[in-house]
Amino acid sequence: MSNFFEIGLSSVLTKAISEMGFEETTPIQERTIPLVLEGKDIIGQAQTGTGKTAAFGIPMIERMNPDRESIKALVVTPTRELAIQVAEELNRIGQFKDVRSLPIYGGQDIDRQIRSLRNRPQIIVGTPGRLMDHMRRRTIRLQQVETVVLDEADEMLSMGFVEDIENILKEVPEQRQTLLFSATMPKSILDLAQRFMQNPEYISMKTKEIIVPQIEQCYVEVQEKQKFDVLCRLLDIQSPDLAIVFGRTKRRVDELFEALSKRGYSAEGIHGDLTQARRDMVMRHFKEGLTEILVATDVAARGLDISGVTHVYNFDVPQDPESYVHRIGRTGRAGKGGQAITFVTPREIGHLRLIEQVAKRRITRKPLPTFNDVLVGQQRLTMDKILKAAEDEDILRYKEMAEELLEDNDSITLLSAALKLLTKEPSTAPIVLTEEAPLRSRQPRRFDQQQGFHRNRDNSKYPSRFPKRKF
Ligand SMILES: Nc1ncnc2c1ncn2[C@@H]1O[C@H](COP(=O)(O)OP(=O)(O)OP(=O)(O)O)[C@@H](O)[C@H]1O
Ligand SMILES: [Mg+2]
Repeated sequence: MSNFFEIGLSSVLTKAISEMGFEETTPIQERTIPLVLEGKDIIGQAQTGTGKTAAFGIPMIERMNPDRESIKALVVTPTRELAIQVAEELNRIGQFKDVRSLPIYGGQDIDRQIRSLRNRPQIIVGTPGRLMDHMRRRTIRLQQVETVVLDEADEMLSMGFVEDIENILKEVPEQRQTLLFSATMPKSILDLAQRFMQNPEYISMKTKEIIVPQIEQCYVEVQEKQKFDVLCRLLDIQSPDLAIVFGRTKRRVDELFEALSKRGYSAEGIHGDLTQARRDMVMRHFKEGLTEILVATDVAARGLDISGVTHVYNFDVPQDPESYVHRIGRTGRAGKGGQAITFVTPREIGHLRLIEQVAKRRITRKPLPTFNDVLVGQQRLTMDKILKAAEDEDILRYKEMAEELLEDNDSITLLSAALKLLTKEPSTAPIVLTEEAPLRSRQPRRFDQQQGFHRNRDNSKYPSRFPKRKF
């Protein structure tokens, strides 16, 4: 690691970096910044939450001529929320150099975006669909772009997106710098990536584990029908600051956040079928801590950086090991700790083993919490609250009342009654969720080099059931 002030950046950049509170480079930043500054093509792989955005953002903006004559850089992300977040971070990095980034994504009024484009941002951060929309309308011109970044590159080059990316890259000069970043980089994607790059340098962190050690990982083996009660018990026992609960489908997310609300938890849901206004509101509430539990499909699995997320619950086993890595990476960011708990039905144990192989770590089994565990946990919380309140001078106002009560009752009975009233006993309000079928075991696949996607044994495209990723 080195100090940001010693790596020879211009003063406008060091000023911004110090205002952002960064002092030392993270390992991926240390390795990639000099290479990006030289103009090299890079494939950068490093664990979640280790600063990959700044790893490309800092050198890209350092190299950039800040004149406003054209769009100089294009960053492509798989989701709208990530486009917004990356544009914000790039705006912070570029603030004293007058380099501006604009997020361009679906669901937002296109005329408003066209007006914002007139302010001539040097960087566009966009999702593929909306970018192509603007290309067709000729409202963005990419002919002067010098750098293209695919954030979450393996996702962007996966079957659901690769054609869009190819179309976008056709508009960008061949003589450009191409940067690919992700926490996961399956070999097949790595091979495919070469097609879009010139002598890329592959920088991967040589750590054994692809998941940061600060994330504590465990699983519970649970029948589908028990999942919801187990989730509530875990939430009661672990009392997360902020938690993300991942569900497999949109319906699942809707049912789950409504059920949690019914039981008195502060929860909201996010998935791709909601209006953008609703998605924005849900994200804002969660970031501000107004909502404590975000229930989400994989739309929230990649890249999102929300401080205060202490727990991730995989209510449904993720579709593939990469998704596991990204989902649990929403906690344990920038050196902080976090916990990840995966719910596995007995028929899905095989999927867990596959995840362990990719994660190169055994995920420990946790016993199912019982109703009694929760009660004991809540009682302890009440005890702590009472002891804390006892230190507060304000309680003098209640002294006379206490003395009056004690004239006719014994202190143990009174205190027990007060404890019972203050303890939030676990709710047993009946909840029925629609059952999700367990994940089917995966067929062996092979990678079709020419076409750039996986094929099943029967030569059909993989996965035939999911032609496009839609979260
Ligand atoms: N050098 C640094 N010092 C301190 N904090 C940093 C540094 N670099 C980045 N950060 C902060 O660390 C957090 C995670 O960064 P970022 O979102 O770029 O991670 P990432 O590697 O892209 O993760 P993911 O794989 O999940 O997308 C952010 O809040 C960012 O501001
Ligand atoms: Mg990222």
